[in-house]
Amino acid sequence: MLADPSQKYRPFPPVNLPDRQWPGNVLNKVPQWCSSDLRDGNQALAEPMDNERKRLFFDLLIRCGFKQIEVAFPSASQTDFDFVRGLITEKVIPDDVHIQVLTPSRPDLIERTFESLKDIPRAIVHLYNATAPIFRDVVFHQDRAATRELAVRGAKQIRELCEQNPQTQWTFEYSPETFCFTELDFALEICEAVTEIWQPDAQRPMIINLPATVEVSTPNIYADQIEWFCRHFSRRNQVSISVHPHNDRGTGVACAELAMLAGADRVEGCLFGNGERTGNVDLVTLALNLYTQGVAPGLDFSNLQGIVEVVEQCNQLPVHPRHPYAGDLVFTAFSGSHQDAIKKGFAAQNNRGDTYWQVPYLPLDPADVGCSYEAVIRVNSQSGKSGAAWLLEQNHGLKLPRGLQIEFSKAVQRETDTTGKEMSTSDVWRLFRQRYGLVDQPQLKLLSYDIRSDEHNICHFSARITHEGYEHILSGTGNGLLSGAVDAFSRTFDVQFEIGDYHEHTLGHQSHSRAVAYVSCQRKGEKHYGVGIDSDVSSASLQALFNAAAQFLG
Ligand SMILES: CC(=O)SCCNC(=O)CCNC(=O)[C@H](O)C(C)(C)COP(=O)(O)OP(=O)(O)OC[C@H]1O[C@@H](n2cnc3c(N)ncnc32)[C@H](O)[C@@H]1OP(=O)(O)O
Ligand SMILES: CC(C)C(=O)C(=O)O
Repeated sequence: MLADPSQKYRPFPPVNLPDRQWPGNVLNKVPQWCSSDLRDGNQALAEPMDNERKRLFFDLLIRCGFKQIEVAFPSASQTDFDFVRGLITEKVIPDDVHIQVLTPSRPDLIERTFESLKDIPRAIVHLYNATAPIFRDVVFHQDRAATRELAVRGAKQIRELCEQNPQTQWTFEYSPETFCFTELDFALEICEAVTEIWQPDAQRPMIINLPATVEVSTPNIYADQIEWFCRHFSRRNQVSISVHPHNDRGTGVACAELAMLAGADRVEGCLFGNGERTGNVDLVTLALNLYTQGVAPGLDFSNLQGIVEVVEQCNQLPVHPRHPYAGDLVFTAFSGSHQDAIKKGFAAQNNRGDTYWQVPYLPLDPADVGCSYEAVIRVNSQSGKSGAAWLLEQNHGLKLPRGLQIEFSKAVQRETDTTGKEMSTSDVWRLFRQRYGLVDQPQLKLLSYDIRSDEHNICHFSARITHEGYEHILSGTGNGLLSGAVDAFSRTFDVQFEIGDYHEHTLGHQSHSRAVAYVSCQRKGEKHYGVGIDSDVSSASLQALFNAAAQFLG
């Protein structure tokens, strides 16, 4: 890299719009969405989609609720041409859906485009030509007048062809390609000239699409350009203003959002941001960003993982694990303090009793896009006490007391530090069962017990247990079940200890469900936990006690 890049790269000049309005506006309106997956997305693929993949994608877009779909550049290839023909002849375009096709301003290519659209009930014909100085100079060798003339010629030809096919309800779209680095006055001039040809009204809808063909400035400048254009365009109320951001600076979504604030009515983009170079603006992110502000986006992403699978299959490109909303890892916390906040957040959410979603670190309820809560927390060496506790609660219904959470997290930490790997839910469950005695043959297994009170209210406890393969009868006294059991254990094994914590709860809501008990035992600075699960809460408590106390026996 250069020590002084200013000798090679120039900053983009700001727009002179001191009374700009967009910063004070609020995003509360849904734009018209147009998917360009089958055109701009498709032209960016190493292997463009064949008819079958295109149809799969088209059906997906319909299911998601898109009403405008740019399906092809019909004059580019036989595949694209045939795809459009297939949609029309097989009558698979729903009545409320407009398909859109792109054409350059070349007479032969416009002719071919119209051939592809024969007999279609309604369609958007999208004409483009690049307008920026570098394109005029280097690519087209044209001055402003010739560039305008190229657009006007194309618009005239399209108007004539539309008039020759009055059975179709036509919408005309014009894009001054490279708008974002075209002089604003020239972009305005060329759009006015093209609009003059088309003469839009309610019966002859028109879209002016102002693309950020290559993203070259900060999103506020794009917003200024859009607001400037909307304020200066003479027929603002007769056209839809559309934006088509790319993502070269990584701010395609921000560009689209600020452009909507600045007056755009419509957005063209692709699912998960596929498209030329760094991609087109991601329509899924845009729609779900609106959704998380309480605005129904008019697109249905309830089964987002299913959508990802189809898009990956069609594009033959992966969706990144950290892709907003859709990536495999975007609802997952590995780190301890995040897990702690999320676990507390879910508990508070369940108790709050209102409908509003407020869970730390999760801007969207994963369930709204069809994801389970399973992956919300995953455990590795960066995790804290809440991580493993969450997994045990979610998967096994255990609500560990705080002391046990802390104790168990140290065991988890030792294991993850040793392996350097993530612990799966089943790894965590295995470690927990081994450590706290939830195994078929714990060191000390309760077989049966008996408890009676005498006339002095003293409890006489006895139990049959196995220890190291031998059966023993334990007996002792106390003022309750557990103190009797502690006494019996101490007499049999000659170990003195006290009970620290005791907690129990049922596992599940039905009366026949099992109970879980958590007991800690301590002596001389040594403390151990045991856990017991049984349909009888007293048996669960006794087994938990024996599982804890057995650890004093080594
Ligand atoms: C930003 C965008 O996404 S724009 C859409 C881009 N998409 C595509 O290009 C995909 C489909 N394109 C194609 O298959 C081919 O480019 C075709 C079939 C359209 C044309 O192919 P070719 O005839 O071989 O032309 P080629 O693409 O090499 O060159 C473009 C020519 O058209 C001219 N041209 C480029 N854009 C336009 C336009 N919008 N209107 C009129 N002419 C144009 C160029 O100046 C160049 O002219 P020149 O050969 O006289 O210098
Ligand atoms: C044709 C236009 C809209 C385009 O794809 C772009 O500018 O990126």
